[in-house]
Amino acid sequence: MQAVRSLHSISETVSSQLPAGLPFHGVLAADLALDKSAGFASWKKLLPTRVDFAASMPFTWPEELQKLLPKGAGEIVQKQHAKFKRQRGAVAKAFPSLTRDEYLYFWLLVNTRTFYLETPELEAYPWEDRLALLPIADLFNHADQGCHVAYSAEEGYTITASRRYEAGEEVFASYGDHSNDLLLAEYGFVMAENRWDAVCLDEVILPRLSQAQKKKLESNGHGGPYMLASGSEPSRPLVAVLQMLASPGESPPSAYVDTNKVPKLGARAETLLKALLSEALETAEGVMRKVQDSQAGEPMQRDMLYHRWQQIESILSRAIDRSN
Ligand SMILES: C[S@@+](CC[C@H](N)C(=O)[O-])C[C@H]1O[C@@H](n2cnc3c(N)ncnc32)[C@H](O)[C@@H]1O
Repeated sequence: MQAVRSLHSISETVSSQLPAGLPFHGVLAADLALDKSAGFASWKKLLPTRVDFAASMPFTWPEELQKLLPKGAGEIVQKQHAKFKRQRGAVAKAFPSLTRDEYLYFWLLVNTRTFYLETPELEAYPWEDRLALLPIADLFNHADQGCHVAYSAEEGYTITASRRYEAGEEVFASYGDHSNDLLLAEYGFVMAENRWDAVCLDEVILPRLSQAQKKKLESNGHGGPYMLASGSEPSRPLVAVLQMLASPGESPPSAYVDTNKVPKLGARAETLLKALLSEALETAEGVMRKVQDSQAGEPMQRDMLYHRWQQIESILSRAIDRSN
């Protein structure tokens, strides 16, 4: 299978009118938006509609709902807005007749459907410019353990199954080891079961840290974000920050010393973790009430947002139960 749209194959008539240095995401979206060829028209029939994106992609939700996203998802969406604004500005100057909504549709297509392309020529470019669109291959939905997608110059893309599939069973690809916050912000869905799901505890941890403590944690590679993985023990950065907060006089926390295994939390840090989890749970429940009371956007958007908070509530509650 060969990539059909990449930096190698982009239309000269489009790219030559755009400023050098415009990220490829923006160029590819313009190329697609301006493509009126019959070949592309038949591919377009398989693509999601603008209405699909409006329902699912937080980027298109009203600001009031975006502000109620969990931190991990909200930060991604904010970055998307900044990126889109810059790229759309450059494209609008070159192609003033292309409306914002039209361009946005293709920009979101690129966001949700591209693969990485690793040709030797593209190695000189940053990762975000090594994108390719592959019709048909882009029909794979994601699973936390799905087929592995790889590229080589000799064979093009290969998609390798990690297990046996029965006839009629859906074959999934893995888009990466992504949490549901990332899947929601970048792809517009969350999974019911996701081994990579995690909750960010920054909002309850960062306000407790002094500047000096933040610096010290950063210099030891434990600067956060402080993620609590669904169903597993606290990660090394989380252990380090909890030990520092629980025993500020103790230096250095044991999480810094033995780098071979994640150290035990210790009694004081355990107690602190429990208090922080309860605080995070209270915050989550407060946001859920706000989502329920909100009239902003479409019911489907609010349902999706509420559902994501329910998952966070459940991860936090399970962690509290484990710590009891
Ligand atoms: C590369 S496309 C996959 C094909 C897509 N389902 C289609 O029919 O065009 C990525 C999009 O598919 C959807 N998707 C992928 N995996 C999913 C999953 N496990 N559950 C729900 N939607 C999924 C999301 O809308 C995502 O933005």
